[in-house]
Amino acid sequence: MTAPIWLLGCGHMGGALLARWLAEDMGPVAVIDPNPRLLPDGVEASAVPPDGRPDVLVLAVKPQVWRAAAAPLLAQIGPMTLVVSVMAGVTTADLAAAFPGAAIIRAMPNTPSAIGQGVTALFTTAGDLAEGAGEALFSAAGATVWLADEGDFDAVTAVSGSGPAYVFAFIEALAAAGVAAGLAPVLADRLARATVTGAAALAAAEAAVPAAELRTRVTSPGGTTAAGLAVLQPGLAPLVAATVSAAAARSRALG
Ligand SMILES: NC(=O)c1ccc[n+]([C@@H]2O[C@H](COP(=O)([O-])OP(=O)(O)OC[C@H]3O[C@@H](n4cnc5c(N)ncnc54)[C@H](O)[C@@H]3O)[C@@H](O)[C@H]2O)c1
Ligand code: PRO
Repeated sequence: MTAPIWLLGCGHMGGALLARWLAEDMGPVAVIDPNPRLLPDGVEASAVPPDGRPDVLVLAVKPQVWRAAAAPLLAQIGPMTLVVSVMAGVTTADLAAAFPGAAIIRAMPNTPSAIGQGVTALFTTAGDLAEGAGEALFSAAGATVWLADEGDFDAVTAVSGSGPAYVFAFIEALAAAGVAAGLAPVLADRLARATVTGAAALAAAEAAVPAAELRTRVTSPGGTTAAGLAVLQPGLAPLVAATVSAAAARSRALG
């Protein structure tokens, strides 16, 4: 008997989601990937699709290769299959054209999903049953947000899909600055990681408090933080705006 969920592409994103589905006993999952990058322990992958038909097909290959990757299993996908894409830029119209009659969900998760701390934006016009299935799949990996407008995906991808990379880049920069200020690299890395994770946890715990207020609570008038922010803040907002704009433009181009 075929597994109810097929995962096409088990790399950084597909592997993160698979880890959560296994942890939440949502399997069995058939993994289709000739060269899986992130296969959880005890799971096997196949280069070719299994026999039969899945209830759910999750597309987690790169947007540039999805049509070729999906070609071998197109005949096995029909109106009873829910097709879920996590691919940047690929629209539900593209997916509906490739999988005629199937229910389609478009989703944009992020890699903290691997530890159940992701956030996934979702969109479907396929109705309540599809929404329920999408909610179950992605709430296993963290928070979910349903979009009313598919057009929001480019900006969502640029903010929360790519966003973890911006935060990791900030950790790298903070640690490098610590080394430049005289700290040993191991100490600077430890301080930078713990500061970002601690600040993020505080922002989550104090969800009702604006981020600007949390910032003010660190900033003594005439103190060290004020001196640092006077350098950081004027450039930060335009830099982040340009960053998100470039990522959103790339999402549109991938589509
Ligand atoms: N990495 C992220 O943070 C992230 C976040 C949200 C969405 N996404 C989306 O997830 C998708 C995958 O991204 P990723 O970062 O996991 O990439 P990845 O390179 O880590 O994984 C892609 C996987 O696809 C496999 N693959 C390639 N050709 C295949 C084929 N013909 N058949 C089956 N599998 C094949 C590769 O072997 C690899 O394991 C992309 O569409 C991306 O837009 C990624
Ligand atoms: N990673 C994918 C990319 O960089 C999509 C969001 C995060 O294209």
